[in-house]
Amino acid sequence: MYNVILVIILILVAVIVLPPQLTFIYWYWKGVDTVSPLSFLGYLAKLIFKKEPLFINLQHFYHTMKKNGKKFGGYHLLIRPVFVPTDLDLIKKMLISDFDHFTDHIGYVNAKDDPISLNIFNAKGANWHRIRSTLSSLFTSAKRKVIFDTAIKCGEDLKQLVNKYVERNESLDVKEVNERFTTDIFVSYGFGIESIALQSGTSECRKLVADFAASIRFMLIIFFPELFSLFRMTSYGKKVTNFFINLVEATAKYRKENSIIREDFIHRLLQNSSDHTITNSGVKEMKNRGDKGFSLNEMAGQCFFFYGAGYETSAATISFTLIELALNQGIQNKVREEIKIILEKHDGKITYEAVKEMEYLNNCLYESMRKYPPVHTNTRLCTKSYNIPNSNVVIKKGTYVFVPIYAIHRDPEHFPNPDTFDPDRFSKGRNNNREPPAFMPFGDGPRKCIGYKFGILQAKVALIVLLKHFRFFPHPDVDVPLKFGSTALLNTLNPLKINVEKLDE
Ligand code: HEM
Repeated sequence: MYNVILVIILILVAVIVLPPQLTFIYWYWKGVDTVSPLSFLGYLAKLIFKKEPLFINLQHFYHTMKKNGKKFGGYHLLIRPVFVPTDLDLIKKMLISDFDHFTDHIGYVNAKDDPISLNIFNAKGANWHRIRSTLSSLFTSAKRKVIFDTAIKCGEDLKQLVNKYVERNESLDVKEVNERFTTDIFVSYGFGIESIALQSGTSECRKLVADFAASIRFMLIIFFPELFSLFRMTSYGKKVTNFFINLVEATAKYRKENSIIREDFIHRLLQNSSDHTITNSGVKEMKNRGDKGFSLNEMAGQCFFFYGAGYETSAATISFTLIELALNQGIQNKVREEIKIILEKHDGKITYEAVKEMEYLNNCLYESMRKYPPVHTNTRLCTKSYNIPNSNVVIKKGTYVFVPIYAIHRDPEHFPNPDTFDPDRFSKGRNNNREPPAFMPFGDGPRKCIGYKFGILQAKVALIVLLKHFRFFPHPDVDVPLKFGSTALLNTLNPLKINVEKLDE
């Protein structure tokens, strides 16, 4: 019996107490400031018992480093050392001018056991470049107009749905409603499928991806990809994998058999696939393009990732903006007034040009992404050893890098009174003074979010439709300030409820 207790104690010591000591020593020898192993243990206790999200701990770490006058620090994830830059010039260098040292995201690729891991986010080096350059044409201004038309159509369904809540005298779960909206847009623009998430509340696509995103698996893949390699696990689960493979296969077959040409996301993939091509008369099989084109698994991987990356981030942005507008009625009135005046100039229609003119709406959206960046932590992998400028520190190839977006966005040095929602921070005169940019909700450099204009566009359409027809009020159940959970994307612990009232037309 005593032996068993002794073994348990030794295992606990090995798992809990030792890792922080090892990373502490690692950073100490490198001459990089870190925090004491005790703080890391304290953090572990908070993570487990108080459920403090990782990005909040990273925020404490960021301020500790800055208080000590450091431009970077050595953080850790259990036994893994993580380099955290805190200085904006250094971050800019790492993401932009010295990008060739940090070309990859942290991510796991296993073509054999995990087909949809072959997606753009996980892709490395030259392979990433091939995928990125093939798919960037999906977001040209001509394509954005198609996305805009789709968003307008879905905006009508969004209005109908919110109307139903008003008629039933029910409060809205804004995140849920907005995720249905962004799902319908992507599924329609991306896959050419009439999605009815807004009308019916169900979408297999959203359910599968949402279940995955909320799972512990999602965090594990990002932070410990080796575990998946070692045990040859499918990071995304069989259901998600099969869903996206079937989606691509069935769409290609249907379009081939019915000579359908529809210039959407799947079209672009098929156009560049290893065994298909598209002519004026439709999709054709083609046997000899070989490795240059996308395989079926790669196409499924892109569908999965683009949908996953786009629907939740954009819905979160719309939702956090609405919550702040509900809490700040003066700002809500001001943005609604702007929408009214500009739409009147455009015959009451929500046109692409009208949306571009709405400066204050833009500022509200930016301020919401500043205060609540949906991607709270950006990651990079050091792909070529890097000598930190003006120092003797060299970070080794293979080191993880975390860019603490949330901490930077809430840093009073860059954004005075950071907890105040103040859209005027982004008004032209004031915004121009901030160099280098501290605002980076979409990351930066060659690997910056490929869909950011799409994300902004759909968020603006949703906000215009909603603010034109409804007024929003805070719901008593919503925590103010908001409380966040330990999820890979910024998410509140409790549902984001909001009260709504219909405006006279
Ligand atoms: C408000 C909405 C959005 C936010 C805040 C957001 C944020 C981000 C961030 C922070 C990154 C990492 C960038 C970096 O590493 O520097 C990223 C990457 C990415 N995002 Fe977005 N995103 C949004 C919307 C979208 C949409 C609508 C799509 C597609 C339809 C999309 C597709 C992607 C893809 C494919 C990547 C990986 C790019 C690569 O590795 O080359 N995102 N996003």
